[in-house]
Amino acid sequence: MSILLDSAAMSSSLGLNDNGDQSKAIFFNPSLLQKQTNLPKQFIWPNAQTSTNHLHEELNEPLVDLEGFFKGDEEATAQAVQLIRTACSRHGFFQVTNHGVDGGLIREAQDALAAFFELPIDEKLRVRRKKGTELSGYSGAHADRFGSELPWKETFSFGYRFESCRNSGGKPAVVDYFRSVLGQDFEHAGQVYQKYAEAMKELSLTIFQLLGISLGVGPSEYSKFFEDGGSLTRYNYYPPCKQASLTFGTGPHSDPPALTILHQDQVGGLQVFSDDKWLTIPPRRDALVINIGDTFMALSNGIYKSCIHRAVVNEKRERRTLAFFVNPREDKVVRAPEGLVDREGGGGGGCGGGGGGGRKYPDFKWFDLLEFTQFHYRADSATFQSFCQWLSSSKPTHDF
Ligand SMILES: C=C1C[C@]23C[C@H]1CC[C@H]2[C@]1(C)CCC[C@@](C)(C(=O)O)[C@H]1[C@@H]3C(=O)O
Ligand SMILES: O=C(O)CCC(=O)C(=O)O
Ligand SMILES: [Fe+2]
Repeated sequence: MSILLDSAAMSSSLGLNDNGDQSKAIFFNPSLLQKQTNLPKQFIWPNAQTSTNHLHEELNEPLVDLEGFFKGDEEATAQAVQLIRTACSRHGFFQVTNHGVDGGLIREAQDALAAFFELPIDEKLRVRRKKGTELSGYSGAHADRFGSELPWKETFSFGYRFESCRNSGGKPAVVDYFRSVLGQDFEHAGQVYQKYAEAMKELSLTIFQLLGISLGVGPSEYSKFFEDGGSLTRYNYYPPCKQASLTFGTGPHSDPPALTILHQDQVGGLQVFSDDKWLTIPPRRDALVINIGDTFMALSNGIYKSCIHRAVVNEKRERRTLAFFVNPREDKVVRAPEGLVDREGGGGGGCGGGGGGGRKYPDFKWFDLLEFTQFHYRADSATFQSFCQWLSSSKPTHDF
């Protein structure tokens, strides 16, 4: 148990109070554990081994080419809209090409934080995220938050507001965050992620226009709603794992925000649960993966699905993904447009939503859903239905 002793010593050397959380953050660190043959039981997910982790059936959806939309080509736009409508009615996932985000910037964004995850654990823990609704910073397997079913990943996250993308001093907020939190060595990374977040914001507003057209409520219904929204960029680093089939990089869940734009490297591992089976989302070099989150499922009155998905890990290869999560301004009321209230929802696909007429969900604010996932409920496959019950009972479902 030398690691435990080291971790206690490490905790005190870090000036961390040596409560269990901090020692766990060191002990249950995937980078440090990746050479171990036996996975600590905290990383074992009961239903992982029974799942068809290594299936190779792919989600067979055509790519959505955005070039025609950007050029104002009506026929190409109608084609893209139809593909989006079909995908979002079924499982909420589609891949976009000719999305307007520079390929070189994406490559830089994939590489710029790689060096961070190779830092010694004590340096990574100096920028660890704190419990609460501020999700920025480093996390190792969420070992300070959860006691079991730990995800085999390390993450680094930062926020970016769509309107005031400069901090109070007028500096670009992401550049300032990286400089102040990670220091001079990551100054360039801050500039890369500032540009990346700005490009992701523009793409997300384009996607909201297409979603509005596809639902028949018009291009600006959602894009205007999110103009003053916010986002969380999360870099997921999944080290190789000797017992990959016993754990998950990210366990089964739906995303609580409205929209996720994910870039994945060529290793593969993202799977979506659709029509009662797990299907792999194939990595495509020039594409970005888009998925609907719980908040947009509510804004579509359940016509579109926020689907359960997960990330499996690899015995031999590390995997890296960059997720951009979009949320409305924290205090805005999330409520589907009137025109969708008496529309028949699709139903099926195991992703919630669907059913007959009327409003399917209570009004809520993003801050409430975020608070729910950070203080009362670990986001999983049933987050949103639990949240709706919690809202009506206005007490936590369970703490973790
Ligand atoms: C609102 C959020 C909570 C999570 C980060 C954002 C959007 C995705 C959520 C998450 C990734 C879903 C899977 C479980 C989770 C705990 C994780 O693995 O990180 C979730 C995030 C979180 O609670 O930090
Ligand atoms: O890394 C992946 O492939 C998916 C991660 C994910 O679903 C998430 O972070 O919400
Ligand atoms: Fe997700």
